[in-house]
Amino acid sequence: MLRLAVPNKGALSEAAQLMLKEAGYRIRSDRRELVITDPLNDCELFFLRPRDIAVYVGEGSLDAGITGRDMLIDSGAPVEEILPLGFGASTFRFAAKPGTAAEVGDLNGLRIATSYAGLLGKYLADQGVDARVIKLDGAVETAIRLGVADAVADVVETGTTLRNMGLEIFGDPIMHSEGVLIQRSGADQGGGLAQLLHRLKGVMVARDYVMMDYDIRAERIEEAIALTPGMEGPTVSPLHREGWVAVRAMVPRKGHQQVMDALWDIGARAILVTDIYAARL
Ligand SMILES: Nc1ncnc2c1ncn2[C@@H]1O[C@H](COP(=O)(O)OP(=O)(O)OP(=O)(O)O)[C@@H](O)[C@H]1O
Ligand SMILES: O=P(O)(O)OC[C@H]1O[C@H](OP(=O)(O)OP(=O)(O)O)[C@H](O)[C@@H]1O
Ligand SMILES: [Mg+2]
Repeated sequence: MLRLAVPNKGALSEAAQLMLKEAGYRIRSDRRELVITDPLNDCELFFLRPRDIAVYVGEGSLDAGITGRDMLIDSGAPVEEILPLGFGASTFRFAAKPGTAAEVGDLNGLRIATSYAGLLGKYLADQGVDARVIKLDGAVETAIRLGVADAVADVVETGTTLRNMGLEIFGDPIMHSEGVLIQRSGADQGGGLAQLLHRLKGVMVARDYVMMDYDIRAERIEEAIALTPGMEGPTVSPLHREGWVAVRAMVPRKGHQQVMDALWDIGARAILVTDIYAARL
């Protein structure tokens, strides 16, 4: 049986559950359920704090989990990222009152508040910066206003929280994060985990691609294929119309309108785009 950890709250929780649902797994119907079984998929889902997930997986108590890349690094647990999931994107950055610092080197001797002390500590050591790390649980931006810290290192998504506190980002991004699937470092991928991986990749394909169908004169097929090469080559079938063929190909969702324009310009007609409900490649 596959034992999987899922964030029970926070920025990654909804998106992680939606993705599992689209991959055909059972999800909980009540926020107070902490463990559910999914007999159809021979799987047990554990709803845990995202910060704790790398710890459980690193201890080997659970086979896999969904968490943030930043939390994985912060935990220092013996876990590895096996699949980036394309949601929950954020950057981890320094910020302070304007004029405090322009780059990471200016942090020598200053106090930096963060809830990611492990991640920050590693980064400062790598950069050879000697600063004092003040570990807080959350809302770290307030620490500057209250005189507890000179700078913060925190998750930034839109930057609204920082702006509201009159703080400015400085220095290079410490890291780019997103939701990731993790396993214990070097562990064997059993059948259940291999199936989960395969299905999650399918969900991402279904989200990132559309199916495009169109008709075109047979003599323009090479130009058309150059525009819609598909995954392993498009399907080309005869049309019940002399000199025409029907083409079906997967096309990246991003930019598909431009592809439709270009197809139209080379004479394609009846160009139809449909969502992909599920995929397994
Ligand atoms: N706008 C956002 N705010 C916070 N975290 C975000 C955001 N967008 C994505 N994330 C990601 O979500 C994860 C943080 O999740 P969460 O907010 O549940 O943690 P937390 O803030 O430590 O928990 P809590 O709010 O319960 O203290 C990180 O991996 C982070 O990169
Ligand atoms: O760039 P933004 O879009 O403003 O998002 C980033 C903010 O969101 C997170 O806080 P969260 O709501 O998780 O509260 P917390 O600090 O108590 O964890 C994070 O710690 C930042 O404060
Ligand atoms: Mg939070």
